[in-house]
Amino acid sequence: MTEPILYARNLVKRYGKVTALDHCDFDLMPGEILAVIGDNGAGKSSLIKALSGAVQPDEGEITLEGQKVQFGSPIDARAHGIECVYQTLAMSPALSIADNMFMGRELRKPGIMGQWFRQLDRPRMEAFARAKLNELGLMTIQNINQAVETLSGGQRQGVAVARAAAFGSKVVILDEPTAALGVKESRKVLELIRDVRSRGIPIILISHNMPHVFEVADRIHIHRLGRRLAVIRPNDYSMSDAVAFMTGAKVPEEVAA
Ligand SMILES: Nc1ncnc2c1ncn2[C@@H]1O[C@H](COP(=O)(O)OP(=O)(O)OP(=O)(O)O)[C@@H](O)[C@H]1O
Repeated sequence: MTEPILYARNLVKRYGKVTALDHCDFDLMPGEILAVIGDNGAGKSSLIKALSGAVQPDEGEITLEGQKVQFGSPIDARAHGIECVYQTLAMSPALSIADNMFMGRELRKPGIMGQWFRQLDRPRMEAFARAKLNELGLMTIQNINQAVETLSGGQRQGVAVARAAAFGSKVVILDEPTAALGVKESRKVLELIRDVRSRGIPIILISHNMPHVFEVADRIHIHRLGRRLAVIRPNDYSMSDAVAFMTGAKVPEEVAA
């Protein structure tokens, strides 16, 4: 049996009297696109934050590739290979694509200029950024020195995903990547998601967009009232079934049994 790459059991997160995660389980298998769906306030963000180090759960355990982990911060989770691309992208609009790709991990010039004078190795950063965007078929972006604010929404999302895929990530988490995008741009981002999977990197996709979820997900984690209700395969159920499960109007057979 294949082991999950990212695994959590019994996660609990309380905010005062609100229990955002109520003994929640989670499994991400190698190389899969796992969608996470759930009603507003179901606790999806809390789950993703716990898995990516943005909040520390009060109870429960998380393992990455079979090793128990406790992330103190998103930087810590990132150092372990978990990259999270948030809906509100953590990008600096005025900086170039290359600068944005390297934010926080800039390459310095070799020797004394880099080590002591902190000078950036721009040619190396630009070549790397170009190569990564190229790999992901994002070379409609002409100029790597273009400011991110001049890119379209889809292109920005592309840069963020390329950044996540470029740094040896083990897991990429995408929070509502198509929410702010038009039809054409969403299409590109969905292609990109498949592309990242084809590189063997598993993806967690949080989305309210059922057609997008059903189009790309291998499995769908349905989150309800702070915990995992069920995991379904898109071929086994319709979109309206999924929505009914999410809202509690219906119960999946495997849960009812
Ligand atoms: N920082 C916080 N302080 C207090 N309560 C919080 C905090 N973060 C989340 N909650 C509460 O925890 C519950 C779960 O919220 P969460 O954001 O995880 O849900 P969600 O499924 O992501 O919702 P949405 O789809 O609306 O973004 C909600 O009742 C929310 O009000």
